[in-house]
Amino acid sequence: MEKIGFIGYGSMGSMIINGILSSKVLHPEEVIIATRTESKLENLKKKYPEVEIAHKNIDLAQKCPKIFIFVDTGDLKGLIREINNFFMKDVHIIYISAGLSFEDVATVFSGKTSKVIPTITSKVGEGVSLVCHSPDVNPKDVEFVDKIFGAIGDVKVINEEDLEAATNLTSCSPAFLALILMKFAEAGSRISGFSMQETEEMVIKTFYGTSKLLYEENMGVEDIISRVATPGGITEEGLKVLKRDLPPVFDELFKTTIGKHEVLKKNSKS
Ligand SMILES: NC(=O)C1=CN([C@@H]2O[C@H](COP(=O)(O)OP(=O)(O)OC[C@H]3O[C@@H](n4cnc5c(N)ncnc54)[C@H](OP(=O)(O)O)[C@@H]3O)[C@@H](O)[C@H]2O)C=CC1
Ligand SMILES: O=C(O)[C@@H]1CCC=N1
Repeated sequence: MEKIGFIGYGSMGSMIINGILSSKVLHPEEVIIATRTESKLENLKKKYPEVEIAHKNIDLAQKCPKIFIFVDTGDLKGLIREINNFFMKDVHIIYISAGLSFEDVATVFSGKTSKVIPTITSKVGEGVSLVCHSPDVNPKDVEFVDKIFGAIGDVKVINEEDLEAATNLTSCSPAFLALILMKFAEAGSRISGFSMQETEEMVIKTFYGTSKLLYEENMGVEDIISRVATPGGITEEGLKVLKRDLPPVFDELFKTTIGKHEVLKKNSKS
């Protein structure tokens, strides 16, 4: 029986696979998984006994017209080389390794390829998965990827040239935003009698409420700013500091992370 294959059950793989199964977009009996450390699959196997575990990547490759690969960037090309001779005809590979371009992957695999940049926020069914397709991917394949990642959040299909900037905005950003909240809380704690725990709680609850205003109340960013910043008041002064100091910080962040993509690309040429 043909199945949908998944290789790699680490941080991203486990989140995506559990999200897909709990959303019921795929039934457990349609799924086959292979990963290097099989003991990590114990809980999944208990919850979904119908999921098939492949003990070898090549066993999975032989059964699957569609294979999701969730291994780390440095392991992807080696893995494809290992299973290349066992793929089904017209197989469609979907990988998530940041920093690996289609051109790079084409050095080891010449078939249909899609690249997805997932986000940790899919753990709660929110956020945006970025998707690029190689030219030979057909509309049915596009629909399939859309259906799978649409089950755990939004999907945005983009051109590969924009992927690096977009990765910052959707996939790295949960880490960036969490750090911004922490630094904000730290500064509040430094100039007050509040502990770090107290200021973090204040900031996180406010961040959650702000997200709700944006999403549930449909308020725009400018709208929130104008409702909070009383003319001649305190917020206005704080906004001046942020408007002056933040743009160079974010310009530097984009420059540095895009530079890192180049390093990853160079390292994956082997
Ligand atoms: N973390 C994030 O927010 C995001 C990550 N990504 C990309 O996702 C990719 C994976 O990241 P992440 O999930 O954090 O990495 P992890 O190291 O947590 O997971 C990789 C998984 O692949 C398994 N694996 C490695 N090699 C093989 C192999 N040859 N055969 C079978 N299984 C194998 C590993 O096994 P073992 O358990 O034995 O180590 C592990 O389970 C990265 O390339 C990253 O760029 C993209 C967007 C967001
Ligand atoms: O930090 C990384 O390299 C991965 C890719 C995007 C988010 N996490």
